[in-house]
Amino acid sequence: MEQMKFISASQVKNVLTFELLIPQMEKALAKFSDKKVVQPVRSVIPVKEYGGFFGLMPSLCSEDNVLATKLVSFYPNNKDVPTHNAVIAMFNASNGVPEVIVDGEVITAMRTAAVSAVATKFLSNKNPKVLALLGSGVQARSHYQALSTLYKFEEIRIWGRTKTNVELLASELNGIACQTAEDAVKEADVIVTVTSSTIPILKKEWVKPGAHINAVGACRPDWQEIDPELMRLVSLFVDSRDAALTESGDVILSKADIEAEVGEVILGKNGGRKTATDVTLFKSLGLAIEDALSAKLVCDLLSSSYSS
Ligand SMILES: NC(=O)C1=CN([C@@H]2O[C@H](COP(=O)(O)OP(=O)(O)OC[C@H]3O[C@@H](n4cnc5c(N)ncnc54)[C@H](O)[C@@H]3O)[C@@H](O)[C@H]2O)C=CC1
Ligand SMILES: O=C(O)C1=NCCCC1
Repeated sequence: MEQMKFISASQVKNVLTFELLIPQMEKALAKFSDKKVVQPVRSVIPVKEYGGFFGLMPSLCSEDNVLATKLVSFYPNNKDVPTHNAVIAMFNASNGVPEVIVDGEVITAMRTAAVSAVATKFLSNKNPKVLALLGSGVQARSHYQALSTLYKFEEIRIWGRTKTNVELLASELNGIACQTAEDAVKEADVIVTVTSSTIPILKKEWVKPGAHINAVGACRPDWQEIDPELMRLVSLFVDSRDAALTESGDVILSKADIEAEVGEVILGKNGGRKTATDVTLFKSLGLAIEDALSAKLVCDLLSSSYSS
């Protein structure tokens, strides 16, 4: 084997933009729902001693000649190192030879937010003005950046568990630090839940008619971020039906009906939002093909920057 190429987090950061990534994630979601992707539901090993999880996320998309797997760890209790760490191993789809390993930390942060931006584009009412972020970590920042690529928000309202983190993020984003989650979401057109909470943090009574919610945390079958009554009220969209019914405590425990995969909306197989007053909710779990196509985009951008 030749010496394996490695693409670092800073190389990813240097070339990847939301302008490029959002359309790529729209394609990834559509290909997934159009059955152009071979991808099992993620395998996850709990690392009980440390409250961590280790996930294996393989995918094949023959029409893009992409064969890859993300290996991701999620240790919500980490303090001095990131809570999510990952690598994406890319193989040559025609002969199975491993070619490159791409750092997955920045890709995980950016592709998750880019996917929520796509869901928001297809499901929210036009011209949302108030954005609420519940959570003040990595995904809160990347979601602000991705959504601000598509929309000019007049107000950013932020709530989180740790007051100092909320205040720091509010000052970075020129947003409003809220004392309660209710305060953050009650006027919001778009709500993003990006916490490591295992119990509901967003209640039905607080959400205004017509709002769109991107529910990004709670990736375990016994974890929830969303009040089950709210889950049953919303028009519910997911990235993958199989994953939602296997991994999402919000979906499984509430027994809420899934309206469609977002990919089906992109493909025109489902009409998405029905009325301006419906509350729509996108339950995101993260798809391996999002990582594979993001890593391919990074490799293509880097090789074109070397050759120019
Ligand atoms: N759907 C997807 O594709 C992905 C989902 N995620 C999930 O998104 C969530 C946020 O991830 P990151 O921002 O990277 O993590 P992070 O560790 O940077 O931030 C986590 C945030 O949750 C808050 N938090 C933790 N426990 C809480 C509790 N009990 N109640 C309220 N807030 C609490 C923390 O204070 C912090 O603001 C996590 O649940 C993570 O697993 C992450 C990557 C991909
Ligand atoms: O898709 C991912 O990557 C993740 N999803 C849920 C939480 C861990 C990382």
